[in-house]
Amino acid sequence: MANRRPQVAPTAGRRESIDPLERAIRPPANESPEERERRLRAEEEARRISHTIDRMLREDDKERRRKKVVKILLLGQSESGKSTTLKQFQLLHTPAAFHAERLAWRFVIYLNLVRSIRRILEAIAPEPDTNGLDELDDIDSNETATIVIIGNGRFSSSIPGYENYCRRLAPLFELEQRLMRQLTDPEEPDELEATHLPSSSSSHQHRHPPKAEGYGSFTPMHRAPAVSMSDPTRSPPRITIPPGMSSSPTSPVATSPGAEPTVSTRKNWRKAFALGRNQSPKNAHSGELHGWWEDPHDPVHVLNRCAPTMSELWRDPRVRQRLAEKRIRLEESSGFYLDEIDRVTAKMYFPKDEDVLRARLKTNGVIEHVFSLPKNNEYRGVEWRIYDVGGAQSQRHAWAPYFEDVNAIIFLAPISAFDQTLAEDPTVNRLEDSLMLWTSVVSNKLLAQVNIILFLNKCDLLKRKLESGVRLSHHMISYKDRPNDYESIANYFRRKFGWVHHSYTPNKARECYVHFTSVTDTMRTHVIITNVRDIILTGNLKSSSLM
Ligand SMILES: Nc1nc2c(ncn2[C@@H]2O[C@H](COP(=O)(O)OP(=O)(O)OP(=O)(O)O)[C@@H](O)[C@H]2O)c(=O)[nH]1
Ligand SMILES: [Mg+2]
Repeated sequence: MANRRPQVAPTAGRRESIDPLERAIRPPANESPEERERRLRAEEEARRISHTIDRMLREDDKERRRKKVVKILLLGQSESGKSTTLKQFQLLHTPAAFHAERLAWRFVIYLNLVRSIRRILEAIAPEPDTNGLDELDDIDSNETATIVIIGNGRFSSSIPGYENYCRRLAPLFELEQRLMRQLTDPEEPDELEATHLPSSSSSHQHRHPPKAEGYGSFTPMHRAPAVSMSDPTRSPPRITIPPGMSSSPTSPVATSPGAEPTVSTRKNWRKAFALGRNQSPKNAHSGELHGWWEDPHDPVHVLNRCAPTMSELWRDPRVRQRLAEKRIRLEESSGFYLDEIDRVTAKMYFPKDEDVLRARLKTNGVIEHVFSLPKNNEYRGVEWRIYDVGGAQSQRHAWAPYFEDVNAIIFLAPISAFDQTLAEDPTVNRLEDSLMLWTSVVSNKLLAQVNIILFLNKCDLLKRKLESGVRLSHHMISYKDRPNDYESIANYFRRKFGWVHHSYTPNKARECYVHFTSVTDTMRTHVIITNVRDIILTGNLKSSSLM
């Protein structure tokens, strides 16, 4: 075999015994005392810097090894407040990213407002004369944005000026179609796309759930064990389902098939809205875009022109009366902006944090949000992954794969919804559905070691609903003649959900942490989130030696 070692050329004369580097850094032979002192000082400084770098590298290495992941899953029915809770996590931990997205939410807010106007027009539409029903079969109920005026006196109890309102507000529904088209990616299957603002670099979306061998599909909620307050063997409490509030099939404003528009978004839906297409200059101080109001195609112009009619409609006492008669409470859905029409439709409208928290965009699929705590926090080094799932019935099959390795579940139950039905199934009472879901989650053996935190949510709406005279016992017979005040009812729900956990949990040692929440309330929710974070870290993580 050939010898591959490099051949060293023999040096002429004396053999060099010092290696070249040593020779290069050797002090000069004729060094003066001052030069020597300078050199020694420089060497000392170099040594100090080298030690500092070594120490930093060692700490960095330790930090990387210490880095652990905490996974939190947000569960609950559709509109329970999961995405709003996720927004609060973002606002608390990555406020810069949250603020950077505010402008894109403007379009969702516009859609929400237009949707509320549509619901009002549906509600005040003349009721059909049953004799004319046959002729109405021609109306395409899938048409989402066309206003179909059907006159000829076939309707009764019309609100005066109804047709006039429809005509003046018609541009809004063209705008609605346009915004929906921009939000929807025609190449993406609707069910797989998350209808949520894609977040900053710290977050990303999962189109496909992670594989979780052996998990199978999540227990169908309606086959959950029976629920009862006092006796586990008894059947679930009877909850009367109020008549559906869906609009009349003969409504002059033709509606989409669902109770709310299902809007799918592109991966980067800010791009879909082409912010900056109009070459809007950036603000020199904040770096934020401004000047969109100078773009004649910006949706704000249509809204701005329709604003006086929208306000007139919303303030019309006959309209309010009709909404009350039909038990339509727009504040429970996207009605929040109706009280703020002038502000929201102003040409230079810039959404506030609160506006973004109120913006409703249904989640399809699962959203993952990742963040770390700041360096000065005692729990730094832990990476947090929060998963926000779609809560509609058709979305729940996607939950189970995320049960693997989850450290905590935050379950949201909107307790104000005791008199409402599911948008996707008007035969199912929302509270009953929440209880069924809760039972399925707490009884799940795969989740036996997982921390469970219950948010009894929408307490602000519950208070308002009770103050307006709605009685729980009319919708939940088991409540009987107990007091109808907020304290009594909130505590009743706490006991009920608590009892379900106590009765069905496979892990009797597990504590269930319950919070009364209104997750649109930033200050209170941030206190609760911090508290939840500590519970997860001190309880769960200690036991799994993550700390
Ligand atoms: N007033 C009030 N509104 C709330 C509260 N929690 C959520 N909302 C509003 O209810 C609507 C629905 O909330 P989301 O967070 O989108 O509901 P979700 O659970 O993510 O629903 P899906 O994505 O369909 O599963 C939004 O407009 C929220 O602003 C609350 O505590 N009080
Ligand atoms: Mg959501």
